[in-house]
Amino acid sequence: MTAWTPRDADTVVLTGVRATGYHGVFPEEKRDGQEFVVDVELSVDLARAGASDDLTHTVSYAEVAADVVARITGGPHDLIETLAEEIAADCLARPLVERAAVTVHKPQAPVGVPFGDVFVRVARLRPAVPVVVALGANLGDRVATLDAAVAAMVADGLVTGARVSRHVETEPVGGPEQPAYLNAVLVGRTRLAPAHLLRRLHDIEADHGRVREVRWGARTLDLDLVQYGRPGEPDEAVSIDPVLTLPHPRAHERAFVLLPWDDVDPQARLRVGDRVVAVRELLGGLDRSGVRPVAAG
Ligand SMILES: Nc1ncnc2c1ncn2[C@@H]1O[C@H](COP(=O)(O)OP(=O)(O)OP(=O)(O)O)[C@@H](O)[C@H]1O
Ligand SMILES: Nc1nc2c(c(=O)[nH]1)N=C(CO)CN2
Repeated sequence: MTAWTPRDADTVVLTGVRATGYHGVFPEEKRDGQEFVVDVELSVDLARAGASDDLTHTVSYAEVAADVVARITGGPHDLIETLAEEIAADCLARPLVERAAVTVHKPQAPVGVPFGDVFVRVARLRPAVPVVVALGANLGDRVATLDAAVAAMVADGLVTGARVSRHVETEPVGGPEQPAYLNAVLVGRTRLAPAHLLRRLHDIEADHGRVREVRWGARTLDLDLVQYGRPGEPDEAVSIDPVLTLPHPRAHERAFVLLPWDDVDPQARLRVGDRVVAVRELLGGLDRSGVRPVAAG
C-alpha cells in the first residue's frame, strides 16, 4: 500500500477569481491599481459531502471566492508572494481544508518587456495537531491486529510521531456477553481534518474485517478518535455531530481508555463538558478493576 499524503486528497478548484488591487513595489501601482487573478486548489476529503449532498460537509467555493476578493482589494502589499500567503492562510483556516495551493497572477505587471503572464504559486499544508486514538480488539489475534492497525496509521500517513501505550487486557464494558478486550492508546500528530481522519480509521477497521452489527458488540478492531488538538487551545476540535463527536463522548468514563492513555502520556488532559481535566484525576474516580496490564513478551 502506498503512503497517503494530503497531496493525494480530493480537491476543490477555483480559477480566475479577479479584482482590482493596489499591490506592487512602485508608487504608481499603489496609486492606480491593476487586475490580480487568483487560482485556488484545496485538498478536502469530499467523501462525506458526496454522500450527504450537504454543503456543510465541504468547502463553499463562493465563500472562498469572497475571501480571495477581500484579500486582493485589501492590503496593499509590495509583493504578490504576501498576497498568496494571506490567501493560503485564509483557506487553511477553514476546518476541512488540509492543503491549499494558491496562484496569484499579475497580468499587467510592470515587467518592462512584452510578456505572457507573471505569477507566483505557494502550496501550504495545515499544521500537524496532536491527536489521541483508542484501539480495541476482542476477536482474532488481538495483539497482531493492534500492531497492524498502528502500522497502517503510520504507513498511510494518518499520524506522525506516534507513541503507543502498553496493551491492557480489559473486561468488556456494555453490550452482549463477549470475550475480553485488548486495548491500547496511540498519541501522535495529524495533518488530516478530523472527519477525514475518522473515515481513514474506519477504512483500517474494515481492512481488519470489522463489521458493525450489534452496538458495543465483539469486534476484530475498534479505532476511536478520543481527542483532536489540545484541549482549550485554538487547534482543539469540539463537536456534537453524532457522526464525529469530539472529544469522544464516553472516553472520560472509560478506564480501558484512560489507563493506557496515562501510560503513554502522564500529562494528558481531556475536555469534559466545559472543564479540561487531567486524565490522572479522572482515573482517580474510576473503577479500574476490569483493566489489567499485559505481561511483556
Ligand atoms: N470520536 C469518535 N470516534 C469514533 N467514532 C465516533 C466518534 N464520534 C462519533 N462516532 C461515530 O460512532 C459510530 C459508532 O462507532 P463504533 O461502531 O466504533 O461504536 P462503538 O465502538 O460500538 O461504541 P463507542 O462509540 O461507545 O465506542 C461511528 O459510526 C462513528 O461515526
Ligand atoms: N473493555 C472494553 N469494553 C468495551 C470496549 C473496549 O474497547 N474495551 N469498546 C466498546 C465500544 O467501543 C464497548 N466496550
